Amino acid sequence: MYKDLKDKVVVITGASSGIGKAMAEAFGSEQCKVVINYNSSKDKAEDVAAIVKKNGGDAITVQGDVSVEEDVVNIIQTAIDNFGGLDIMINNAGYEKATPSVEMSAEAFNNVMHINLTGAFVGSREACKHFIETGKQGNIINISSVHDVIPWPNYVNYASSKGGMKLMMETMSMEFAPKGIRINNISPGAIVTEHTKEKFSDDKTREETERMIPMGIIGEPHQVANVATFLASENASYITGETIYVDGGMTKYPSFMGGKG
Ligand SMILES: NC(=O)C1=CN([C@@H]2O[C@H](COP(=O)(O)OP(=O)(O)OC[C@H]3O[C@@H](n4cnc5c(N)ncnc54)[C@H](O)[C@@H]3O)[C@@H](O)[C@H]2O)C=CC1
Ligand SMILES: CC(=O)C(C)=O
Repeated sequence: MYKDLKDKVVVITGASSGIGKAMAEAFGSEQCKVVINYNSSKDKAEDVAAIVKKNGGDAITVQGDVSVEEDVVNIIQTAIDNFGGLDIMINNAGYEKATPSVEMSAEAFNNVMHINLTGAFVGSREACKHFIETGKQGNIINISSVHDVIPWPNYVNYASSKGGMKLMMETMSMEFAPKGIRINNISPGAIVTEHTKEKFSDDKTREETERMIPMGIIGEPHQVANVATFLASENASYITGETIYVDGGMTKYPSFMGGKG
C-alpha cells in the first residue's frame, strides 16, 4: 500500500471494464475516492463501485462519452462536487476496430481520434486547470498502448491516436512540470480483458501473440493497475513525461530473440 494515496480523489474514464476496472479496484484498495466513468454500462460501473467500497475506498459512477467535450468537463466536475476536488486523473477510455486504411472513412478515423486522443486531452486539460486553481500537485496518467511506437496495419486510427497521446503527454508534462504536476503514460502490450478474452481463447491467435512477447505470456489487467498506483504515489514523485511499457518486452524487437539478423 502507498500511504500517501489514502483519501485521494481519482477519476478513471472507461472504468466499467478491463484495465479501467482493475485500476478502480486497485485505487479502492489504497482507500481512494474513485469516480468511475462509463459510457453505456451503468450496471457494470455500479458493480465496480461496490468492489471499490468493499476494498476500503469510496466510489461514485458517472455517465459520459469522452469524445464529447462537455461530458469530460462534467466527469471532473462530478469529482469536485461529490469528493471536494481531484488529485489523480486517469484517461483510460479507448476504442479500436480493425479496418483496412483504404476502407476507413474520415468519420471512422476521427471517431477513434476523438475517443482516444481528444478525450484524453480534454481530461488532461481540465485536470490541469483544477490543479492550478487549487495549487495542487496532482497527477495525470494516460493509458496508451505499445502501438504508440509499434505501427499496426488495419488500425491506422488507433495507432495514430496512441502515437499522438505520446507527444501530447510529453508536451503537457513539460508545460506543467514547473507547477509540480506530473503527467505520464502507461503503454500496455497484450492484456487479457473481457474485451480480448475471446480473441486470446483461440489457440492460434494466442500462440502467435505469445511469440511477439519475449516473456511469452499475455498480461493481466492488475499488472497495469499496479503501475498506475505506483505512478500516482509519492514513490514516483520524480517521474514525469515518461511512458512505462507494461508489455512483457513486446516493444523490444522480439523477432531478434534468436540472436540473428
Ligand atoms: N487490452 C489490451 O490488450 C490493451 C488495452 N490498451 C488500452 O487500455 C485501455 C482500456 O482498454 P481495455 O480495458 O483493454 O478494454 P475495454 O474495452 O474493457 O475498456 C475500454 C473502456 O473504454 C470505454 N469507452 C469506450 N469508448 C468510450 C467513450 N466514448 N466514452 C467513455 N468510455 C468509453 C468502454 O466502455 C470500456 O469500458 C484503452 O485505452 C486501450 O486502448 C492498450 C494496449 C493493450
Ligand atoms: C489494443 C492494443 O493496443 C493491443 C496491443 O492489443
